[in-house]
Amino acid sequence: MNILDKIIEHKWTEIADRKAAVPVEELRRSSLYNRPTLSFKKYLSNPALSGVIAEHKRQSPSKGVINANVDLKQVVTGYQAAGASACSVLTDTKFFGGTTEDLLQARALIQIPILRKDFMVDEYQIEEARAMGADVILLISACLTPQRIKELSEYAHKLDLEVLLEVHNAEELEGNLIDTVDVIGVNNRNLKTFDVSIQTSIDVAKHIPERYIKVSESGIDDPKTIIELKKHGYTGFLIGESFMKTNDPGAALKKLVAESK
Ligand SMILES: O=C(O)c1ccccc1NCC(=O)[C@H](O)[C@H](O)COP(=O)(O)O
Repeated sequence: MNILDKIIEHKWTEIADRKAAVPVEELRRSSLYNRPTLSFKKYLSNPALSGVIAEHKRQSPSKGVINANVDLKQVVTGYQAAGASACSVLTDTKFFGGTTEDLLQARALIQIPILRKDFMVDEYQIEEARAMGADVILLISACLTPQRIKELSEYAHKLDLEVLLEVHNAEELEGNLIDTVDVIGVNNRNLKTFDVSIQTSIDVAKHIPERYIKVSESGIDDPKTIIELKKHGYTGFLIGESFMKTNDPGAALKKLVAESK
């Protein structure tokens, strides 16, 4: 069983527990549930912003603890001040040390779109994302059929949430180039081996139709990589670890952006 299989297996147990603890009707009564959402696509297309989706990430299966003493307020306000186009907040607890509370806190502190970074397999999690104050959800092609991607992305749109579809290769795009997918992300991290190769983004770029904003995800830590990815049509960059391992993630983002112009 690879790490993605393990995470998804655990997700189903977690979802059953969460549904029992907080019925969907209660989520729909929460104060953030009906807030006007921010368009991820619009922010990613704004040339005044960096194109970086800056991630709040305490730990990961591949790297273990990245930053144990993280101050969420410093991180997310620092990201926004440094020109992040959006913020990604991990809400998975078992594997990434994130929480619902992290996203709620981030929502209260920043005014750019927030990606609920989790492993979404059930409509209930989309309802949760809405109630947390997220603007966009992640759907991972490697763990969903095209039919489920259609259903979940349509559900997200009904709740005014946008959808970032994550793929690892051209095959995972098949059947998924649909109107309810807003942005396509190519993950450079092989989830079986944890190897990271920017070549993955370069190889998949030519298979993504022009109409989609392209995001390169994982393992980006230097300006040269961003400059190279831009040549292949990438305008979005999902970056976590290289910022989070520093004492000042916002300053690290500012430096990377300045050096990759
Ligand atoms: O980061 C991991 O180890 C990981 C393992 C299994 C599934 C997903 C994983 N990461 C999720 C991500 O997509 C990254 O957090 C994101 O792309 C940022 O990557 P990085 O800049 O390398 O922290």
